[in-house]
Amino acid sequence: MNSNKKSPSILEINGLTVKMAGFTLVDQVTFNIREREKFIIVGPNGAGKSTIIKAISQSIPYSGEILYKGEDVAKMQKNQIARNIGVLAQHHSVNYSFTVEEIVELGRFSYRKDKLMIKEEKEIIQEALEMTGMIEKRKQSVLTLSGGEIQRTFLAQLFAQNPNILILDEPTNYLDIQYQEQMFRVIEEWITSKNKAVLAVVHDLSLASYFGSEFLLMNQGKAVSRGRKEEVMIPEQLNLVYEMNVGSWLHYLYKHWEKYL
Ligand SMILES: Nc1ncnc2c1ncn2[C@@H]1O[C@H](COP(=O)(O)OP(=O)(O)OP(=O)(O)O)[C@@H](O)[C@H]1O
Repeated sequence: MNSNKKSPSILEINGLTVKMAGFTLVDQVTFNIREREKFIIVGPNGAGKSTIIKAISQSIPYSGEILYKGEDVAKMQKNQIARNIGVLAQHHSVNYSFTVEEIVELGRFSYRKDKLMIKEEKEIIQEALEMTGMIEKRKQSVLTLSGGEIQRTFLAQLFAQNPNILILDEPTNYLDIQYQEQMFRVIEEWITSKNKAVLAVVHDLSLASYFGSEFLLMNQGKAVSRGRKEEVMIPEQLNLVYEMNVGSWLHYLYKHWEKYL
């Protein structure tokens, strides 16, 4: 099912199940993400997408296996997890008057005892701020940022953290169209140049199919289909899950632009 069978596996999820308050939020979900893959999870509200991310980041109890390069994530040290798996949450709590730069510096926390890394610290933070277009706002308090700027600040923190797999829950939340395009381009360059991978939950089906290399379609806690664009991002699969004619709605939305292309 994976395009790149020779690439080593980065993240392997086997039979992931999450139960809470008597409900099964995620039911026996299995998938595998390899180096350089852009693995996208799509599905309607409440399908269990964010719950999968919460389980990967070890913030909720689960059963089944989550393996990072063959190692059980549940048994890894927090520092080790932070250096390898970086998570961009759907919402960010910004209650303290940190500057943008200070928030980005927190991404380096797991490297604080590593002298070699400390030497390069400033360059890494500078690069992360540049990649996300936040360099000019580096001294500004996060309490004064717009929604999109907050999103870009936390994305910069993730780049500074430099994990091997980026886990992004709705990364284009709050981003204007220019930054949506730029963000996917930056992530694409970053994963291909460094043999990394990304797992992203994306609601916009056009953005998802443009960006993704592998897909997982979720509904009511279950994996409905998994595979390449031609297998998952097709009307036969999507219409059933979203209970509407997805293709004709998207075509209707974009029709306005046809005359300008
Ligand atoms: N602690 C809980 N107790 C009971 N139900 C919960 C709990 N936490 C989450 N849920 C339910 O689990 C389901 C899956 O939630 P989840 O946030 O994973 O959905 P999602 O696919 O990310 O949705 P969205 O697209 O709206 O972000 C939802 O119906 C939610 O109401």
